[in-house]
Amino acid sequence: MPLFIKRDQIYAHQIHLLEHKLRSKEERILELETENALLHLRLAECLGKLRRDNEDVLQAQKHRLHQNHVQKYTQTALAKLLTEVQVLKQDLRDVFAVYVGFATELDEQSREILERVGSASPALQGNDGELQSLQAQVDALKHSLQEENERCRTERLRRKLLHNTLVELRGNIRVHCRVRPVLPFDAGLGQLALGSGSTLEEVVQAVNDDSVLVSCSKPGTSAMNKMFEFERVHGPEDSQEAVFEEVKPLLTSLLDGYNVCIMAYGQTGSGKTHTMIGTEDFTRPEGAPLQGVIPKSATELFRLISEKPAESHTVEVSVTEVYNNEVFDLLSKDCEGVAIGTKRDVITTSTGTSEVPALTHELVRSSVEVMQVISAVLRLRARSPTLVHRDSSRSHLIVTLTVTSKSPNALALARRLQSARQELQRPSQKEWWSPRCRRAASSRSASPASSPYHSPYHSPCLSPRPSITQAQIRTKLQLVDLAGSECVGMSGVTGAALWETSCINRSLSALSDVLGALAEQRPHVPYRNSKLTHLLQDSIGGEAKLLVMLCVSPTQRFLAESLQSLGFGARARQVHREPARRKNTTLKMK
Ligand SMILES: Nc1ncnc2c1ncn2[C@@H]1O[C@H](COP(=O)(O)OP(=O)(O)OP(=O)(O)O)[C@@H](O)[C@H]1O
Repeated sequence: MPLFIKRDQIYAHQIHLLEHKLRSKEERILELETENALLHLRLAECLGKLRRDNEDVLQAQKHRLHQNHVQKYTQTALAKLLTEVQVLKQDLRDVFAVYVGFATELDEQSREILERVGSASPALQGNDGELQSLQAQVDALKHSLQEENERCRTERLRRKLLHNTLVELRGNIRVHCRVRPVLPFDAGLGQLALGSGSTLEEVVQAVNDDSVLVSCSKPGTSAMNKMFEFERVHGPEDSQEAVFEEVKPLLTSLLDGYNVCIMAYGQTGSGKTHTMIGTEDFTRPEGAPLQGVIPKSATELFRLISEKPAESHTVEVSVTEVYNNEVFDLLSKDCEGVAIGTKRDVITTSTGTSEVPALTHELVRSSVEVMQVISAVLRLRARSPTLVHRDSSRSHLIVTLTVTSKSPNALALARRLQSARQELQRPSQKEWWSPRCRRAASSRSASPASSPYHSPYHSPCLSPRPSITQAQIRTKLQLVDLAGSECVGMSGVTGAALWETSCINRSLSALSDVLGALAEQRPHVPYRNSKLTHLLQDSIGGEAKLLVMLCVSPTQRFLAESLQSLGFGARARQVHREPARRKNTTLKMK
């Protein structure tokens, strides 16, 4: 075997050795790294454990500290509580001592009273007879008081009847007054009432069934009371039914041959439309209790008619409105049959009565029909909101029911009337053939015989011997819902509404002037100063039985207006007119 070894082989061998060493080193490094990792892991575990242990210790220490604190706090609170309990105990002891004191006192007093009762009872037994006689006296007094009350009531009724007869004889205007309840809007739609609580104070009161008491008080002056008397006074609690009950007797007069007029007067928002119309749902029977005078009058009229089957009656209705001093016929229709409200004139006829030519009348057969006709045109009535009343009527509404009655009674009455008039009014032969009479006769023959406005007895010229075939009486029931007077400052109206207000106030003051002239029996009564008074001339001036329904607001806010309305009512009662006259009987002649 050769002794020398090639250098390459030596190098290769060395490299191999080195590689081997390197591998073993690397393995060692790997081992050490694994070991290191294991050690790290263990260290982390240890650290974690140590931290957890530390936290537990810390928590335990915190808990201990908290407990110490709570303990200390509880001890302080307990000490405080104990002190309070001590104080309460002391208080209780004091209260108990007072109670015991009271109880002892009460005990003593009751014993004393019992002793007194004990000593008084024999004396009382002795006075038994006296007591009985006293009781008898009391009973007798009670009885006589009852009798007095009854007498007073009868006397009151008698007085009322006498008063009514007097009213009838003197032709006075009847005045009823209705004080409405305080309503939410009294608190003030306008700014004027804001902040003034006194404005809601009730200063107008119905004190009994014929008197109204007004308490007038001004700041800084002593209160002054004013009393007004009317034929009937209704308070805020009175229903529509109660108000109508007092109006009802007038309707009987209508079929007895009298004209009747019922007129609601009062300031804006005082309840005129409520009283006259009531609920506008008047075509339905369930609304009946809330209906006002107009629907109730229609119902009553047809009820009265049904009670007289021997007579034949026809009823016609017309509805007029006086707006801005113009008269409108609310039942007039355009060519398509739509109600339009046409302007009409008021004239004075040759007989001195007022009349609206071409006024539309609709024939009605029941109260339901009357209300259907009225409700269909009520929407045409001028209304607008003001600061005092959200739904203020800006016009005077006049519903007229004309009743034509044909009856055996009317025939008998007509015959009597005819012979009496023939005696009084028969014209001489010369007069009869005078041109004036001939004109009158020819104009009569040109008009329909049944026309209410062309009675042959309205003319001084009579047919010498008329033969009567039928007699009829036409009477009118006028139901008037006046527009309300208003103070412009309060109602806050401007523009067109201001003009409306001025027209309303002017027509109402014309009405007042007419009453003034009638009360003073002046020769000239200024009916023609306004369309309203001209239209209502017959009713106001004595041809009709007239009832004014005064509507009044009860609160301090409207005191001035309420006093004005009550003053108007008082003045109306002073008017002595000609007693109401029966309507002339119209005859149909062959
Ligand atoms: N007696 C009453 N009971 C209950 N509410 C009433 C009464 N009177 C009036 N009212 C109510 O008061 C309000 C005003 O009444 P109403 O419309 O009748 O006033 P008015 O006098 O007709 O006013 P205007 O003249 O401005 O038209 C209405 O809402 C009405 O329902």
